Amino acid sequence: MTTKQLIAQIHQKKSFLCIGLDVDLNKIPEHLLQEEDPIFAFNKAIIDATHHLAVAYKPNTAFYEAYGLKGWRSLARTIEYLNTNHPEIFTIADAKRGDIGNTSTMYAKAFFEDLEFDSVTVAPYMGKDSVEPFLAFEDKHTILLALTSNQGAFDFQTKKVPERELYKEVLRTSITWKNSENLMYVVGATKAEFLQEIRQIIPQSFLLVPGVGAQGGSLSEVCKYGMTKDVGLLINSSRGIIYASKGKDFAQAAAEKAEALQKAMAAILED
Ligand SMILES: O=C(O)c1cc(=O)[nH]c(=O)n1[C@@H]1O[C@H](COP(=O)(O)O)[C@@H](O)[C@H]1O
Repeated sequence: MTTKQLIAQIHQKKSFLCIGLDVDLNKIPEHLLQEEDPIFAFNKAIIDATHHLAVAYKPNTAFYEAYGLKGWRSLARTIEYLNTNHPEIFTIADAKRGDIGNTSTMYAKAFFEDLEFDSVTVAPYMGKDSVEPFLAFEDKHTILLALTSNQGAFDFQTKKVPERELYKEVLRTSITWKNSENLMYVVGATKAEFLQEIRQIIPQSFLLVPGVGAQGGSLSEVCKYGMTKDVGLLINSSRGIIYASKGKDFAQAAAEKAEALQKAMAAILED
């Protein structure tokens, strides 16, 4: 998917919501456990109830890998369901990969060619030759971890090396890489106060912003400092949406949570 198509979808739906499909079998409604593929059944119901409110879905691959082959199959069925029924939706494999060049090429093939995701999250710390293999894929997007939402972000990412913070070094260096137009960045919603400075380095790039909802980040703060003229934001919420209810009404309850976020986004876009 091109960035233009993503922007068009955002304006059409008045939404820049990304729903995180982080499926934990201990948290889904019990009646689904009788299904042949409970994870896919859960995802399908959530997607059916929310696809008009969201522009992106982000399965975190850990939640699938944890269930071995069965989990990987659920992941493949989920992305196939999305690509077949909602080709306009932007898909993110939250896999946080990155390795020496030839290995990164294999990761890129796995997520872009085999599973046909639009994007994948990548850790930047092995440097240029570990990221450029992902960037070589046309109309696919590499979402580089910049300033993450967790407390541990302060262990390394905000340390000076030696002149500026490490995450700023990542941003400044990554924009010099080949095909850097295919880059997006993760910035945690819990780090909204850093967004002004981040936008000075990457004024237009799309940011994937997790951390609203369960982690306590604020949608309005993120938009105030991070929004561009083309919106430039995908705000992710996982647990805050998909586990709104453990009863038979779980998909409807998820849709209500998603709609509340979408309405807040529409109001910000109209402002
Ligand atoms: O790359 C990510 O998506 C990510 C980066 C980050 O800095 N913080 C973060 O929470 N995430 C992911 O975003 C999702 C957040 O989930 P909730 O806190 O349940 O909304 C999880 O899948 C995390 O792995």
